[in-house]
Amino acid sequence: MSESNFKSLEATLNKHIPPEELREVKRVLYGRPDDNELQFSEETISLAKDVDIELKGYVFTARKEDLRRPRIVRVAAVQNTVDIPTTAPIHVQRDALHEKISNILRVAVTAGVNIVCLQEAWTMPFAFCTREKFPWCEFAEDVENGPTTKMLKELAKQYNMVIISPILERDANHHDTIWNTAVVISNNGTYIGKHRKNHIPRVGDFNESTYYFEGDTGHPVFETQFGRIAINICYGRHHPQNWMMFGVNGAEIVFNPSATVGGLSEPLWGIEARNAAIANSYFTVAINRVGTEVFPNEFTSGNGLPAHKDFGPFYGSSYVAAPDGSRTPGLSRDKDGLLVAEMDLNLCRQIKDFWGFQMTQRLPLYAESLAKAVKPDYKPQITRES
Ligand SMILES: NC(=O)NCCC(=O)O
Repeated sequence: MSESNFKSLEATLNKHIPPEELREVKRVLYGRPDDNELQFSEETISLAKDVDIELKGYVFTARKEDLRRPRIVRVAAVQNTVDIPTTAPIHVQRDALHEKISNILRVAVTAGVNIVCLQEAWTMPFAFCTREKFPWCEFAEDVENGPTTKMLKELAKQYNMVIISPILERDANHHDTIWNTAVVISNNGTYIGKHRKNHIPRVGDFNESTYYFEGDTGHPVFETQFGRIAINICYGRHHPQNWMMFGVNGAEIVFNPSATVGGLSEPLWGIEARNAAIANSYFTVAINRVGTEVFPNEFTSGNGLPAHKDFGPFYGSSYVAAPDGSRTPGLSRDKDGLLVAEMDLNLCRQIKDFWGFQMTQRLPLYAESLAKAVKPDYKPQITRES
C-alpha cells in the first residue's frame, strides 16, 4: 500500500478486520469499544463540510459519584495544513492561517468546545528544518499583545472558549530573544500565561536549537474555568519527567501540540502521550500537523543524502487519551481536522484511587537518586560479578 492510500490506522483496521472481531481488536488496541462517538448538530456538520475538515468526536465517561458532581468538559484539537506557499510575504502567510483557524474555531464553538489547542507554531510553516534565519524569524511575535494573541483574545471571549495558541515568541523585554511558546488565553478573552518548550530537538531535520533555547518557564499548570491544563510542547513528549512534572503540579489535561514527520516518529506517536495519560492519571491531547511544506532553498539532513526542499509529510493522527489508558481513534494522516472529546474530569481522581500510581510513585526516592546521579563524581549503581 502506498503512503498516500494509508489514510489512518483505524480506516485500515475497519476495512480489513471482520466486524465480529473488530470490537475486540478495538477494545485491546484502544482500551474501549468503538461505540462512544459524540453526536454533532446538523449545523456543526454542515459548517465542518463548508470549511472542508474532518470532524470527529468521542465521549469519555466516569463513575457517578455521591459527593462530587460530574465535571464534564469538551476539549478539542485542531490539525491543519499550511496552504499558502512559503515564498509568500510573511503577513500573507500568517493572515491566511489566521483565517483558516478562525473558520475552524467557528465549527468548534457550535460543537460546544470549552478548551481548544492548536498545533505547534501554528502561525507559520515549520521552517526550522532550513536553518535559515530569514525570513522565518519574522514570524515571532509578542505573546500578550502580538497580532495572533489579539485576534484569539477576541474569539476566546466571543466563543467563551479557552484557546491554547502555540506560536513563535519574540521577547522584546529580553533582548528580542525567540522562544517556542504556548500562549493560554482565557474564555473571558484575557491572557492567562505562557509556557516555553522545555526540550528542544536535535534530531533529523528538526534544527530548532538554531533559533531558540530550552524553555525557562518550568511546568506551569493553568487553572481555567473548565479545568487545570498544561502544555507539553512536541519533543517534550519523549521525556517522561516533563509529563510527570505537569502531573505533580496538578494538571488534569495536558496538551501536546506537535510537528513531526512519519519517517521519524510515527511508531512512537500512539504510545507516548497515551502512556503519559496512564502514568500521570490525567487526559492527554496529542496534536500533529498535516501536509508537506516546501521551502524555497534546498537544505540537507546531515545524513549524506541529497539536499531537498521539504522534509516529508506531517502525519496528523491527532488523538486524545484518558487516565484509564483508553484513547480515541486518530484523525486522518493527511486532512485538516477537528477532534472533539467530551470528558468527565472526575475520572482523573477515580483512576488515582484505583491504580494508586501517585501514591506508589516514590518521588522522594527518585529525588534523592537523581540528586546523586547528576553530580560529576557519580558512579552508576552497577553490581558486577566478581
Ligand atoms: N517539533 C518538534 O519538536 N519535533 C521533533 C520531532 C519529534 O519529536 O517527533
